[in-house]
Amino acid sequence: MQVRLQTQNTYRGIVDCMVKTYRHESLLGFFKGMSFPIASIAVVNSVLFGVYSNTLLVLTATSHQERRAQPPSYTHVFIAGCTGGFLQAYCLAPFDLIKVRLQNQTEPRAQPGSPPPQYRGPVHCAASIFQEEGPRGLFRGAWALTLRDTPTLGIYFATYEWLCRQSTPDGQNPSSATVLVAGGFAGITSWVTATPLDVIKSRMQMAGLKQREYQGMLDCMVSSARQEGLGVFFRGLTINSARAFPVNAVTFLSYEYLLHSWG
Ligand SMILES: C[N+](C)(C)CCCC[C@H](N)C(=O)O
Repeated sequence: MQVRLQTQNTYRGIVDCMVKTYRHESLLGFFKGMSFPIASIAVVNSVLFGVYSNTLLVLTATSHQERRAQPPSYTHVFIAGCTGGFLQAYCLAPFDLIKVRLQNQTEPRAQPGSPPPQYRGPVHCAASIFQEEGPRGLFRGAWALTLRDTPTLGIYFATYEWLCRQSTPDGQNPSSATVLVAGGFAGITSWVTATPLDVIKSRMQMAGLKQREYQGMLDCMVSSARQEGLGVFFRGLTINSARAFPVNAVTFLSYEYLLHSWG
């Protein structure tokens, strides 16, 4: 939904977008482009959390167990988060591009005799982009994605740490409930700050298709704001935040759980 709201101008809001998607494409319309991101979550999150915790290890020279007694500074947490964000962006870029392209296909389900959709599925989509736009085509919008994720993942981990420390007595591990709530709010904070660049990123990824071509990120920002007003930078905010809470609550709970069980 958020991709469609951000890149198309045919919807009046979330409800309108949902109703139209359902009418046109049935329930399946809500799951377009989903199989690939699910497969990519494992890869992308292990890069993100792996780089984050190893950077923190290098910066603070304390292991995870020692860290409860000697908590790392927020600057270190932020830098480690940014490093993780920077590196995961490159793994995420092609997966995210394919998701955005597939989710923007609004054709109804194939009926006999009707022309097939441009992309038949994630693999076909990747192959067509490779053929039509070259190998670099798979990294379209990657810079916008990197700019979106580097600072906002720093914010993500710093918010998480701060919230955990607020509700945990010194030297103790946060409870599962704390981890869930802190993770959820960290996700929301991160998405709120990431949304303006998320809109630009999605539009750059769609360029090169039938949508207009942009000279670069700045051109995309300026022309979007000129044509649609500053509100354009907040498209998809509600839906991103609503999705962010449960997703990131579970993400952090799994992370903490794995760290403890590996000792
Ligand atoms: C940095 N940015 C806000 C884009 C993402 C932050 C959270 C990442 C998580 N995998 C999710 O999908 O919610």
